Formats: sequence, structure tokens, C-alpha cells
Amino acid sequence: SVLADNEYDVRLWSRNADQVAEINRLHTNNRFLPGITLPEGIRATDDIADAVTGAELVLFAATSASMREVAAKAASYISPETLIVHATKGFETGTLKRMTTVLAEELPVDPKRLVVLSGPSHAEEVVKRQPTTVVVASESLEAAEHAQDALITSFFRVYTNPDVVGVEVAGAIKNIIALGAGLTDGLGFGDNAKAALLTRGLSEITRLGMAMGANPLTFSGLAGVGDLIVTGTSKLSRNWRAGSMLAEGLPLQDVLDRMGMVVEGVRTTKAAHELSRTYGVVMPITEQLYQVLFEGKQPRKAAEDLMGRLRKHEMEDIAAP
Ligand SMILES: NC(=O)C1=CN([C@@H]2O[C@H](COP(=O)(O)OP(=O)(O)OC[C@H]3O[C@@H](n4cnc5c(N)ncnc54)[C@H](O)[C@@H]3O)[C@@H](O)[C@H]2O)C=CC1
Ligand SMILES: O=C(CO)COP(=O)(O)O
Repeated sequence: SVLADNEYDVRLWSRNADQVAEINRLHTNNRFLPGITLPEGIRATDDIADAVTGAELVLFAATSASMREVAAKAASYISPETLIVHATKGFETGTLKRMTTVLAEELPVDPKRLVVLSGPSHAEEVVKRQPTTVVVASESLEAAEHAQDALITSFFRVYTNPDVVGVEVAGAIKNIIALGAGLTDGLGFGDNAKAALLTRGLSEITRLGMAMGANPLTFSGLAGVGDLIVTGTSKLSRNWRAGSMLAEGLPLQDVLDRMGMVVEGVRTTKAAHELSRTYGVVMPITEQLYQVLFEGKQPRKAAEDLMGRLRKHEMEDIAAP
């Protein structure tokens, strides 16, 4: 939608032929964006070659679980000079790789052509042209500025940042904290509890990010604090909603079935649980969420265990870079 507003000739790929027909005939996508009319400049196709061949820019917005498969499908139609942008918030299951690493492995482009787009950007608001600010990060300033140029509008303000690791880690881990915020609200705790969770969650994101090589300042930016606020406090967030349903006692599979859309925080909790061990980083909220999601722990007991941890200095576990 943003690219079409910038007069790009947008080809949108979906594997679902009915969805493609609906977008082309009616300019709607009722299952995911009910009540919205999409810009005329978007043409949908279920043929990935048709979508990607000759494109100046390819924007991947696959789920983290399907990124490698989708990138592999597109690879032979992408040329080395194509600008690749992704908007996916998660790690690859099993390998724990970041999305730019997956794309670099699958696509015939220099890693300097890869850009990550992140920040507070619920699709439901962006498509209504409600204002937001986001960030694009790339190893190459030229690639980041190219993406900034392509995506910036009067309602979608795009900043650049060279810290790809920080932006990707922030975008992924905030979904765990958003699940926790949904649980906190679902349990009936107050605003203090949520502010506390988001702040200590930011500490956790920062610790892991720094251990993985990120710039700590990135976490006070749009991909960090910005997306943490929107995902942890908005009812549009699937991660928040999933957390609040878990607090009602619904089993995880029922929650995911009801959502019918990706809840990235679930897989990311598993990935971060492993990353915290690999990098030797203390991640108590992630640890408790892991036990709630995968080991049947009661959410209220998880909250008690977080509150009952050994007393600490506020910055204790943040190692100097
Ligand atoms: N929805 C939002 O507001 C935002 C989402 N994101 C990120 O974008 C990514 C995608 O999220 P959504 O589009 O919201 O998820 P979604 O669950 O709403 O849609 C995912 C789509 O991918 C399709 N899909 C799944 N596996 C596939 C495969 N193997 N091949 C082809 N298509 C496949 C599904 O059928 C579905 O249509 C996630 O990483 C999310 O964190 C980032 C910013 C905002
Ligand atoms: O990342 C998002 C908004 O910036 C979307 O969050 P959810 O996946 O929780 O809906």
C-alpha cells in the first residue's frame, strides 16, 4: 500500500488463488484487512516469477517459519542488483538465524543489498494511512537510503540505521514481551505491572542484542522501544491478544487456532530460550514465558516467580560491550 502510494507498480504475490482474484477484482483483502480498499496500483499474482522478475525492489513479508521456502522460490527470478527489503519479525526455527542471514543464503545478491524494515507498524493502521515512523537497517547506507526513498510518505516516516543485528533482534524479541503484556493484562494486573514488564523486557532485549553484537542505542529507537510500546499495549497485536487468551486458561493450540494468523512470539520464545543459553544471557521473562507456553506452567505462578527472583542492581546483568 505504501509503495503503491509512492507510484510503484506493485505486484503482490500470494499462494492463495482466491485471495489473488479478490485483490484484483475488488481491491479488498477481507480476511486480513476487512473494510479496507487497497490502492489501484497493487496487482496480485500467484505466480512468483511474475511478481519478482525485473523488480527494482522485492519486499519479503513472509512469516519467519516460511521465509527460507519463499526466498528459495523467488531466488532464480531475482538479479544481483535487486534491492531486498524484509519486514519479518522472528528467527529461523532450528538454526536460530536472523532473517537477513536466511535471505543472504538463499538469494543471489550481495549482503549489502539486504535491508530490514521494522518499528511500530500494525498493518491495519498503515493501510489506513495513519501516521507512524519506522526504521530501515542495512550494512550499506546506500541500500538503506534506497529503501527509505521507496517507502517514505507523508504518513509513513522512515529513518535509517546501520545496525541490522539490533533492529532484527529488537523486532523479534519484542513479540515475547508483548505475549507477556497480554498475559499481564489478562491476569488483571494494573498499568504498573505492564510498564514494569515492558521496561524489564527492554532490558532483556538489550542484553541479548548486545551479546549478539548490536548497538545498545538501537533498543531505545523505533525497532526497540517504539515497537515494544505498540505491540505490548495495542489490542491490534496478535501477540498481545494471544497472551491475554492464555491468561484465560485456553491451551496454546486453541489460542493459535483462534488467531488464524501468525503469532511470531511463540516460536521466538523457543528460539530466544536457546539463544540465551548460547550467548550466556540472563532472560528471566523469556524463561517464564517458555515454561508457560511449553511446560504447562500457570501464568500466575510465572508472575510470582518473576517477582520473587533474587534482589538485584537494576543494570546488573547488562555486561559492558
Ligand atoms: N501484521 C502486521 O501488522 C505486521 C507484521 N509483521 C511481520 O510480518 C510477518 C508476516 O506477518 P503477517 O503478514 O501479519 O502474518 P499473517 O499470519 O497475517 O499472514 C501470513 C501469510 O503468509 C502465508 N504463508 C504462510 N506460510 C507460507 C508459505 N510457506 N508460502 C506462502 N505463503 C505463506 C499465510 O497463508 C498468510 O496469508 C511476521 O514476521 C510479522 O511479525 C511486521 C510488521 C507488522
Ligand atoms: O509487529 C507488529 C507491529 O509493529 C505486529 O505485531 P503482532 O504480530 O503482535 O500483531
